[in-house]
Amino acid sequence: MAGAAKPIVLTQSTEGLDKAVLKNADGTTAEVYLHGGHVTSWVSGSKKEELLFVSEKAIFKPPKAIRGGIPVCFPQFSDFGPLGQHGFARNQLWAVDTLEESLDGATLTLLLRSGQEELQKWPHKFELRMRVQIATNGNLVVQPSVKNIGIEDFTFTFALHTYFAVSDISNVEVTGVQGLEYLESLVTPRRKEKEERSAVDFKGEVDRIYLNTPDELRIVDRGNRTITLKKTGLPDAIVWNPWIEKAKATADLGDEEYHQFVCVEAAVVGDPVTLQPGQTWTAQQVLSVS
Ligand SMILES: O=P(O)(O)OC[C@H]1O[C@@H](O)[C@H](O)[C@@H](O)[C@@H]1O
Repeated sequence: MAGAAKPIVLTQSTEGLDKAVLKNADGTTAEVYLHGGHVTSWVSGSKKEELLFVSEKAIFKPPKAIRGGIPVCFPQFSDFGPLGQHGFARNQLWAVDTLEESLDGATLTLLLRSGQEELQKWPHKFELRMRVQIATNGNLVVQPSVKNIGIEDFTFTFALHTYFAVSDISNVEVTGVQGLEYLESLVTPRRKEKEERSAVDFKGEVDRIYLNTPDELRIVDRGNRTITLKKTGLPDAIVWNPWIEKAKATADLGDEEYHQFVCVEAAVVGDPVTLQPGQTWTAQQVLSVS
């Protein structure tokens, strides 16, 4: 690999938690915490700016999930099941599975295996992996996989709850949604609607689960940059911004920070995944910036 710097460095953060820093020769970097398997930073060499949002009030202390980056929602998205909101994977301590340094870029795979604590919450034996790669073209490639290592089927929902950093939420639109069905999460029970517009914009709280979305969505930050999210195995997409009242009500989010991010969450929610013993589910999300 070009350059003298080590492409993957495991280190302790100022919070005392283990994290890995992935680097490429072009200056692209990513940071990944073992707590929650969270990717918390992605700086593309071409743009040299932070593309993921992390709250100034984020709590880096297990079992709280980190508010920002890419929290992993497993084995449950939101309240779609009996577990706590978004399942437990984002709160647990993961292990380093493998480190790879190849011509394609630096790659780290983290692993969460069903230990005693996890089995108490959810009685199914699994291995959840997050393969995180900083590609040599500056893209952030994330490949989650789930293996059933038990003796019975299990079913789960899943989301990569990505917080994208934006110049201001009023400049943002998310494209690729026209004609799609979505579940409106701002009403109880959720209501199915059809999206007539070509893009979602933000003039207040937005919380929607778009179903069977195209494999490519764009987060357009007008006058600043466009991030393209390409996905496979993750048919649905949640679009979320809490706006001011919910931001105020969220302890680990600053009152005004809702201006600085949008969540676009590649997910499998509408049609949950069932794995038989020995089966593995894999998905992929590739983020690129222009
Ligand atoms: O505060 P949490 O648990 O991280 O959830 C944040 C948001 O996550 C989104 O995925 C949900 O659609 C929202 O309803 C929820 O408010």
